[in-house]
Amino acid sequence: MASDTPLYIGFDLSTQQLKGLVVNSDLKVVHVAKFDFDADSHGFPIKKGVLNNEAEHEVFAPVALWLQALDGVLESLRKQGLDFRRVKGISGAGQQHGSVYWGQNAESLLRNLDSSKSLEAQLEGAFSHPYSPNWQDSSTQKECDEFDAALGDREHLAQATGSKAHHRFTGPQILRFTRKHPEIYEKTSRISLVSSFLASLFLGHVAPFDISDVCGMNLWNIKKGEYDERLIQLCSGVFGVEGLKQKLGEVPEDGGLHLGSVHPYFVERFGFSPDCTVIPATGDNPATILALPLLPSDAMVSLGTSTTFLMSTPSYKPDPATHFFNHPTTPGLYMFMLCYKNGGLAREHVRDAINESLKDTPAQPWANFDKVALQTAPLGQHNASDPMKMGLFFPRHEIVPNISKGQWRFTYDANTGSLKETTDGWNSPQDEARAIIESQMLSLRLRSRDLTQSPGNGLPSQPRRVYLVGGGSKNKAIAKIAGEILGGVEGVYSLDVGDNACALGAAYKAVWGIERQPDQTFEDLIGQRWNEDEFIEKIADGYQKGVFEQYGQAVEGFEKMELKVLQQEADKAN
Ligand SMILES: Nc1ncnc2c1ncn2[C@@H]1O[C@H](COP(=O)(O)OP(=O)(O)O)[C@@H](O)[C@H]1O
Ligand SMILES: O=C(CO)[C@@H](O)[C@H](O)COP(=O)(O)O
Repeated sequence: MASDTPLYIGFDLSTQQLKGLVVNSDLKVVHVAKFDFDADSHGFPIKKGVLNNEAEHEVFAPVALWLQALDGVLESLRKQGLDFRRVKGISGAGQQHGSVYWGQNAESLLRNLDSSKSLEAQLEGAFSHPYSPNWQDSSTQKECDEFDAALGDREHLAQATGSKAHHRFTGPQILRFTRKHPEIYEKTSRISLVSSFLASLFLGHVAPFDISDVCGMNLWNIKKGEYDERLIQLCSGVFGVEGLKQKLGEVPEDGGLHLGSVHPYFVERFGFSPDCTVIPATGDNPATILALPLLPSDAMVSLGTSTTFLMSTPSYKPDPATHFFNHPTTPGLYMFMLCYKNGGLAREHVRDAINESLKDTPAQPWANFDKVALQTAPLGQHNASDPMKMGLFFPRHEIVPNISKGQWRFTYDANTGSLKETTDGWNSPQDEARAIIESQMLSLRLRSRDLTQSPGNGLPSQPRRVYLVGGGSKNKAIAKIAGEILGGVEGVYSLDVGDNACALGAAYKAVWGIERQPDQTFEDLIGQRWNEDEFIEKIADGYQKGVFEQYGQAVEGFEKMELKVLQQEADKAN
């Protein structure tokens, strides 16, 4: 390809790393750079990208860490030989719900960025608060109760904002912030989401929220297309409503909007073209559904730090157990999501316990986990009359369902419907490799079953395809078990970009934002340029008659098990 054709960068500012991925107009990846927060940063006592205050169930990340990471990723792209002059558009994806608190001098520091200094060196003082509450935080139960009550109950809040109140959602987090740090809140000039924070750095002024990511705040009324006044009133606490609205700012509807050109800092320091345009950055999950032309009958499972289940759908059917967001590019479509806190890190606990029990840490740390998971029979049943083994594995307070940390193991007899909490018959930790994957996938199947349809030929309701993305999508054992449980009449696929789907979706958003014809949808533009044979790979079978139905019975037991644990937890609390 000619050396002056356009390039686009998508950034992914996730929990454990920042990635920058460069594509050309044919959607092909030409560069990828990564800054791993734990491994590559210096000066921050973080673990897995975050800090914890256990006493208050707080989880948060230092904002300056992300500045250091952006400096690092841009340097690394330069070292790879990226010709920044060719970059026509930049977009991004941010871990959802996190908020950044800008100080009074933020706009002036952003406007006057000096290209002889790093971002970290000159923006450290731009924040009224040095930390961003992280999506793993669970310090806001009181505020969540107030949010649910503000519109009557959680059903009404879900109807209005797409979700019931959640600990991590930005509205409850801001309300808690007004109470814990009233003097800092007063001194805060603007509040960004992680996505709009990223866009702000490139623009050199505070960028507006993205139309999809704003739905992760419990403040945006999705059907009305505006902030919900009752929720803004609640969220502003003892401070004024107008003050909060000013801190939050406007929310443009167009996900492909040209926000402006990159700040001269990037032109002088890296050689960007002065007309390189910034397109709104969105949440990491909304960006993930942009990594391919996703059909409403398809499902994506993102196996990152969190596990998320994503679908693009024209129907808005909010429910307190799930999430709906505006689609990041296409008005009239929505993103359906389930989000689990105990995803990758919970699987790592089992992986480490297995390696420890075998006194073996292989070069590929997942090798023993995978082997054991594949050797174990579905649900630990050696024959059909054995009870099914199932469990819940939550090293952290879980979101779906809202249960504090702990581990529970059960057996379930599908013939009699009898469920017993017991470790009898369990060979731990070996049996837990398959059991934790099954537990996560059964929960997805349980909660997404109303959104799937029969693909015809008398087959049971299931997705057409299941796409796996995120760090865990490299794992073939997980892919095999995902196909057995979730089905997928055409199979289980992974993207050629491996665990970079989210950054890829952000880069495609930039391509669409810059190259679209008037009124051309994202699906149309990406669909036309998409090369299925090159971009995706079938990694496991989906629907398999017999085992899919066996797991159908297990879903019934799984639902009972969750209800039992929820009841036990409620009894303990009373
Ligand atoms: N081969 C593998 N098998 C299972 N999980 C993996 C494998 N490689 C990486 N992971 C998981 O991927 C997670 C990171 O996923 P990633 O999507 O890169 O993270 P983020 O949440 O920061 O977006 C890690 O927590 C790790 O457990
Ligand atoms: O809270 C959510 C979604 O509601 C998480 O999915 C975050 O968006 C972080 O994602 P990863 O770092 O795991 O990609």
